[in-house]
Amino acid sequence: MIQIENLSKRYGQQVVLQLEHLDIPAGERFGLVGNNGAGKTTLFSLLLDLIRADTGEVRSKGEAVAGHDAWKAYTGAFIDDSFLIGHLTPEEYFHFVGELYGMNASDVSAFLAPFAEFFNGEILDSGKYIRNMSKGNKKKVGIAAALLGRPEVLILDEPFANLDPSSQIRLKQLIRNLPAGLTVLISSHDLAHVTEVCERIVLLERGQVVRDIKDAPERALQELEAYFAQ
Ligand SMILES: Nc1ncnc2c1ncn2[C@@H]1O[C@H](COP(=O)(O)OP(=O)(O)OP(=O)(O)O)[C@@H](O)[C@H]1O
Repeated sequence: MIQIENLSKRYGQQVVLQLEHLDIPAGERFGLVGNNGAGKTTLFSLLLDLIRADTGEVRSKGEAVAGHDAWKAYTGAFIDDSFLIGHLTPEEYFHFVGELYGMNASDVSAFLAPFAEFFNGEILDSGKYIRNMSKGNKKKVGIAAALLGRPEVLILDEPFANLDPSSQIRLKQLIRNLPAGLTVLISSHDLAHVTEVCERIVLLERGQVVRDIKDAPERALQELEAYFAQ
């Protein structure tokens, strides 16, 4: 689904990302971990053509992401608050995004119904503008909106951060219940959560892949804890 070839990004003299080759097959649940500044958000920003690579490219369904639009129709993402529109209420925002995907008001309401528990009564009908919502509630709006177009690829940067424990648990359930064919890329500092919901974990250190652990969530957690305890 997604191929990365010879991808690098530099800021000044500092190379912050250098990936020779990474292949993310369709339907994979891909977790990305690494210490602060390891390059996780940089990688996701390159996957979404938000920044320019210095070398190499990201391809989605065989087509370069940079400079092309086809991937946008089937890729949902939430990286940070810049994806939101602060002067709208969550309902207005969901309807705005839904319209982009040809959904009418009742389609959007039906789509949001399974999010009721995750929203915990604080998102819909709150009468608040998104800009006035808490960090965790903004994140809930962004995650739900990323799924609105029923994407084939979902990219979430640190989705568990700022969520209360109940919401983290509900988000894990939500991710587990996503359609089987959906390719999901999640970055996280929460090793237990990310190994629970992802079958593959890539560990970045100073912009390079230092571990690529597949099909072994329990071993992944042990291996990652041992790595970060060093
Ligand atoms: N616009 C920028 N200008 C200069 N340096 C940048 C810029 N954006 C990112 N960097 C640097 O790139 C490196 C990787 O940052 P990135 O945000 O990708 O890390 P991260 O793994 O997401 O970190 P965190 O876990 O703290 O969110 C860091 O050293 C960061 O300071």
